[in-house]
Amino acid sequence: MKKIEHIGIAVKSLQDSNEMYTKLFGKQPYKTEAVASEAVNTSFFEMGDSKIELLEATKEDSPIAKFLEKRGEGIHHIAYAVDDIKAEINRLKSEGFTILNETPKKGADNKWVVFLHPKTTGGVLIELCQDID
Ligand SMILES: CC[C@H](C(=O)O)C(=O)SCCNC(=O)CCNC(=O)[C@H](O)C(C)(C)COP(=O)(O)OP(=O)(O)OC[C@H]1O[C@@H](n2cnc3c(N)ncnc32)[C@H](O)[C@@H]1OP(=O)(O)O
Ligand SMILES: [Co+2]
Repeated sequence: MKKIEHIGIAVKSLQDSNEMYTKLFGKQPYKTEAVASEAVNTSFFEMGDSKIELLEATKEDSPIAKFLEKRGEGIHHIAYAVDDIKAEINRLKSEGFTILNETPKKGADNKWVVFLHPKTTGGVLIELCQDID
């Protein structure tokens, strides 16, 4: 794992949270993007060589909706950048981690992504991201 690619934060309203984080950071998000497969709308703020990703649910069965219902707004996941996501899947499986989607799926910001079950990572939802060439 090369670096923290982004920190994902679950929010109720992307518009309200974009406004708050724009005040907090003193800059606008560089993009907003819907990811229908995850039933989320996202926005991204650059933070050094990492990013803050805000996530709003677009459906009741979105993972973000379930998280908000259970825990309210807050840090949802940490994403790490990897060079070879398939090699990382195999390595992490051999280390005993549970991969939630063994086939990488298309995430936001032009990435292939996989997630590790928080039960096997000390209670922190982990996402791995590889740039889509
Ligand atoms: C891909 C687009 C974008 C990107 O960056 O490109 C994204 O990041 S999309 C982000 C949203 N998508 C996901 O999170 C996909 C992976 N997540 C899942 O598959 C589920 O949310 C899962 C399996 C983590 C939890 O599923 P669910 O909520 O249905 O089950 P439970 O509520 O029973 O949770 C099981 C267990 O895990 C704990 N939990 C749930 N969410 C989190 C979390 N975000 N961080 C830490 N722990 C979490 C939950 O509390 C349960 O533990 P327990 O001790 O039994 O309470
Ligand atoms: Co993410």
